[in-house]
Amino acid sequence: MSGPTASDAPAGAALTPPPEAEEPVRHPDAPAPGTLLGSHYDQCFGCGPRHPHGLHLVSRASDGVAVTAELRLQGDHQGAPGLAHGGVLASALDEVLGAVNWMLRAVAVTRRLETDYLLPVPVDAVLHLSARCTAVHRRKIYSTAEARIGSPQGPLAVRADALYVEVPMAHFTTHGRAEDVEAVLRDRPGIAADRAFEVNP
Ligand SMILES: CCCCCCCCCCCCCC(=O)SCCNC(=O)CCNC(=O)[C@H](O)C(C)(C)COP(=O)(O)OP(=O)(O)OC[C@H]1O[C@@H](n2cnc3c(N)ncnc32)[C@H](O)[C@@H]1OP(=O)(O)O
Repeated sequence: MSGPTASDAPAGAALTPPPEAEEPVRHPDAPAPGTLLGSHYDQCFGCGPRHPHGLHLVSRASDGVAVTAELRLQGDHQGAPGLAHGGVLASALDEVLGAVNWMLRAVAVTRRLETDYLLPVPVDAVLHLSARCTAVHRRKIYSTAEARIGSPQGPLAVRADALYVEVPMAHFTTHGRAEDVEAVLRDRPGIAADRAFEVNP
């Protein structure tokens, strides 16, 4: 039996943008600072309003290529008694990092997500999440995020760096479970246009 080896890691897997990467440019049609960004899919674990156990995060456009959101942690989010589970925190950061791609009008998926857990996070805390894009290189979008306890200036509990890769809409229609893809295309036929993406599946 053979498992993954170091050679399976793609070249350039680092989260450091290459020297030829460019400064991110806020899309001219990006939502104005302060605008609440809708959910990209109502069953999304991170932002879907109809997900029964989801995080129900609502991201807000910031200046530049950046967003913020707040997450009120609850008992359902525990790992250790009374403390948030690290995977829940990573999910929340992945969600806001993904929402940053809206500011570029890019449809992209997470390729790499690296988290640093700096402080334990009690459940019942409100986590203030912020994420911003730092660089773009062809299809690659490099971003960074942080989660602070209690206020946007509160103690830094978790930080993350991530690489997203832009994909065509066919990524979802090809790989997604057929019944869910069919349902969303039936119920929201303009799902791509809803977010005003340029989509050429
Ligand atoms: C109906 C539909 C509705 C949908 C609406 C929802 C929209 C929003 C959804 C939001 C969801 C929320 C978020 C979620 O939850 S996303 C869910 C979690 N993520 C995934 O499922 C992604 C799984 N991975 C993949 O599908 C593929 O690996 C992807 C598509 C990412 C790349 O495979 P692909 O074969 O396409 O591309 P490529 O391998 O040629 O690479 C492309 C470029 O990237 C470079 N590269 C690759 N790896 C690395 C690395 N580690 N470090 C540095 N660079 C790396 C590579 O060199 C190349 O660069 P360049 O050489 O061109 O410069």
